[in-house]
Amino acid sequence: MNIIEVKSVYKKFRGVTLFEGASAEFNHGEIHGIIGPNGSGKSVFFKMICGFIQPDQGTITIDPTYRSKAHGFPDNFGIIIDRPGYIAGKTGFANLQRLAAIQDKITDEDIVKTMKRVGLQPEAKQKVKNYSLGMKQKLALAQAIMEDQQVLILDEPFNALDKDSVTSVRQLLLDLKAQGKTIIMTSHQENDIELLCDKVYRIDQYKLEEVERKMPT
Ligand SMILES: Nc1ncnc2c1ncn2[C@@H]1O[C@H](COP(=O)(O)OP(=O)(O)OP(=O)(O)O)[C@@H](O)[C@H]1O
Repeated sequence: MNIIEVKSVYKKFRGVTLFEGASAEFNHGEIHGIIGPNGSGKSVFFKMICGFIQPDQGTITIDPTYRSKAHGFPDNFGIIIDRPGYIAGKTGFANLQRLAAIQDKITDEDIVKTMKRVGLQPEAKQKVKNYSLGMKQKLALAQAIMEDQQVLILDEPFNALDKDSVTSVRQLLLDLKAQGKTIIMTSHQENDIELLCDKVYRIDQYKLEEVERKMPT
């Protein structure tokens, strides 16, 4: 089966319609893009996939391998939606340590490796309140991947990154895909979507329309 199947989903907030019969399928080991204008419902769609909010109608089915037996929510998902909350007075490393303690699956060494992988300095004494926007974005990416999460839900992962960081995070996402991870992401930059995604859906008329891809020449 597909890793995530969305069937005929409806969602509105206080009379504002976001989805009306939206369907989509997400495949194992591929990078998927969701595009659409501001306010079209991309973050809401991601929150529905993660089980944070419920559709009014329709179903979102997650491959049972990726559902927690204990609580039924998706398990093993790495998520960036909105700006994650951090403890401002602690370093990036200390923040990740606290988050890692929840599941107690990884070591300090794993955190160090992940921070370096996203371009942060694990030994830096700088507190998160003094981080730049781009550094906060890299920290968000680090928490999403540090436990070797198999499904990555990334809302605007390139936000606030400089040119070199965009290049290295693009490569990171391709490396994660090569390791078999499934990624669903948004970006307002067409290049990110064009270069990275195997499958793209556009939110159009409250539905998810698969975008026809140009074949490489
Ligand atoms: N919990 C909520 N209650 C009421 N309205 C909401 C809620 N969450 C989102 N909305 C509304 O749903 C609409 C879609 O929001 P969403 O954040 O999903 O858009 P988006 O496509 O991610 O936009 P952007 O490209 O600007 O990030 C917005 O009008 C937003 O105000």
